Amino acid sequence: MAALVAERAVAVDAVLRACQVCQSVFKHLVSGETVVKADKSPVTVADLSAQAVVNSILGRAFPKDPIVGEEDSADLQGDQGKLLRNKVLALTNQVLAEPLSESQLLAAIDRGNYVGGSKGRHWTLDPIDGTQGFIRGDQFAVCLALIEDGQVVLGVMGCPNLLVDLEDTKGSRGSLFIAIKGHGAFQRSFDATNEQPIHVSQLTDPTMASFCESVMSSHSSHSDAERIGQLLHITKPPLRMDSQCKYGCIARGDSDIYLRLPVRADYVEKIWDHATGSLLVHEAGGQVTDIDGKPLDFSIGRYLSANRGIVAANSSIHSRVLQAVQQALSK
Ligand SMILES: Nc1ncnc2c1ncn2[C@@H]1O[C@H](COP(=O)(O)OS(=O)(=O)O)[C@@H](OP(=O)(O)O)[C@H]1O
Ligand SMILES: [Mg+2]
Ligand SMILES: [Mg+2]
Ligand SMILES: [Mg+2]
Repeated sequence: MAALVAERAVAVDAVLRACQVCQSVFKHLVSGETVVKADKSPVTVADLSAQAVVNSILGRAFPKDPIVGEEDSADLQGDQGKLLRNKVLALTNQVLAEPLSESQLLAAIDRGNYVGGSKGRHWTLDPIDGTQGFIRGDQFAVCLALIEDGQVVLGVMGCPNLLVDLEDTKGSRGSLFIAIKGHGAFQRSFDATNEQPIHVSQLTDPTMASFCESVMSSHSSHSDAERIGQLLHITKPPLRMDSQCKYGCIARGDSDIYLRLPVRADYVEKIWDHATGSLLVHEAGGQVTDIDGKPLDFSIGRYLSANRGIVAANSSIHSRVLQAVQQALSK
């Protein structure tokens, strides 16, 4: 019997419902609904509703499990937050079997305030990863992972705009990825229940590889990636997309290398930006480390404070890629 049966089913349900919220907001998105947070990243009613949906489903199924979520209810509080609060409440209740009251909504979002750490189990949620991609109508992902004693053991990722088969550009969009530690990685289409096992590319010659990289050069240096590409004699153009969909594309072999190359020395990656994606690549047969070759450490808290950047690739080429990364960045 596969592990974490109940957790897997609940996580899949929660992620698919959160994706429904995001798609519904996108259809009706008006710029007035975008709030600019102190860190300048746009956060929309969709981020907050998606977090409320996932957290309340998790809260009902696993009331003892804490959650490390990206968002909080600050923008929804008091008179100032009333308009946004009403919108988020209406949206959230559209997809939940049991509707929430206002106070339950705020409590559900703030269930995501857990500090994380190395003991016991907790979930981590990015209600919309790739917010910029979401706003543009490009790639974004709802990413949920379960962490036990500092190890990611379950990851579920919903990518509403991602083609199920990247080659079949007229085919259906909406890819759901599932990974369980020690049990492999799987993909299914949003509109079907049958899952297929997925594997990283079988490539052994790095010169034939392609990069899957961030759209925003402020999130990962494009110029450093270009230098690394030259060192590896890579000629294929990079596949650029927002969000952890990049990890999904590496996990199913669409592309071979995902690099996140620090642009600023002071930026520390957050656990919800990498927990689901890194387990997917690992379970699909790939390797994920930071740029120093260290495994990602999810046991410290909300941040990957022990790591710098990300290098994900299939296991045959990972060490060669890492070498090139280090050579390029030492200059
Ligand atoms: N300076 C900097 N460096 C590295 N990472 C950063 C930086 N600023 C933001 N972020 C985080 O990037 C998350 C989105 O990453 P992406 O890979 O999707 O970026 S991109 O859209 O492809 O460019 C994004 O996640 P979301 O906020 O969930 O969209 C941020 O957590
Ligand atoms: Mg954000
Ligand atoms: Mg994110
Ligand atoms: Mg986010």
